[in-house]
Amino acid sequence: MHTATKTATSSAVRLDEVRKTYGRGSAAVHALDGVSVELPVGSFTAVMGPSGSGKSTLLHCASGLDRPTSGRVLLGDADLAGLKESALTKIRRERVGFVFQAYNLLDALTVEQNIALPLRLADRSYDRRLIGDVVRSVELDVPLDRRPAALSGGQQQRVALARALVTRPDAMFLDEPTGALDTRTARTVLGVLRRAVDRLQQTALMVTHDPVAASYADTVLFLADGRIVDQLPRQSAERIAERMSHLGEW
Ligand SMILES: Nc1ncnc2c1ncn2[C@@H]1O[C@H](COP(=O)(O)OP(=O)(O)OP(=O)(O)O)[C@@H](O)[C@H]1O
Repeated sequence: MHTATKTATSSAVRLDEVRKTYGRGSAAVHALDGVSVELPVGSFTAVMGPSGSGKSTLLHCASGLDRPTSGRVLLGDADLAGLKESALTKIRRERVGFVFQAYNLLDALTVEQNIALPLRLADRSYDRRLIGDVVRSVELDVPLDRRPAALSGGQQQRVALARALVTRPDAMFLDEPTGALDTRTARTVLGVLRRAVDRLQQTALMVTHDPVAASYADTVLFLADGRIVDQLPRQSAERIAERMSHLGEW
């Protein structure tokens, strides 16, 4: 079982010189071109960059959804490079939480069953108190026996957040989590995410195009052509947008 207490000094995720190349020879695309980054436990990091800069590839390599061509990825104490597919699947299931733009909830299951799904897949026992805790942490106030389709977009994304947090993962990976929401709902969900990350001391890595979303993060990484070209500590949406608009000039 992985409910390890998290120490303030260790890193939850670490990438050393990660490269990911698609194709070969003159057709080769260097989606990641030597990325090194460390996410401290309890930190919230946003990744921004132009289309094709490698944001999704970074998220996929850091979370074990994909393997780098070279370099090292450490998730907690696990070195993902050396793992067989079955071990990697187990780690993704038990030690990583995912949230995508499309909420990816199962409508055949109730809200409670959706949230508990990662625990059931990991054969972990749980009680309603655990589910109640995570539901409160995402400030979700709906009957838990509802089907997801009966909920608003913002509520569905809170269910997805709860599902990602329920195992208390080493790291949570979010790909455009507010991309399908209107501006007001997006801000509410980002506030919920920020508070949940703080309360639970979770580590989160979020890919986004939206400077407002990135303004909720402790650190904003800027990618261009597969490299981290800059990073900023927590920043207003205006300053982040400004940096984005000058990305090619660095
Ligand atoms: N499976 C693949 N096969 C070949 N090339 C790929 C593959 N996946 C990504 N790429 C290429 O790698 C580069 C980085 O892609 P990636 O999807 O990581 O960028 P991104 O910053 O997430 O883009 P977007 O903001 O448009 O989602 C792009 O040039 C893309 O075309």
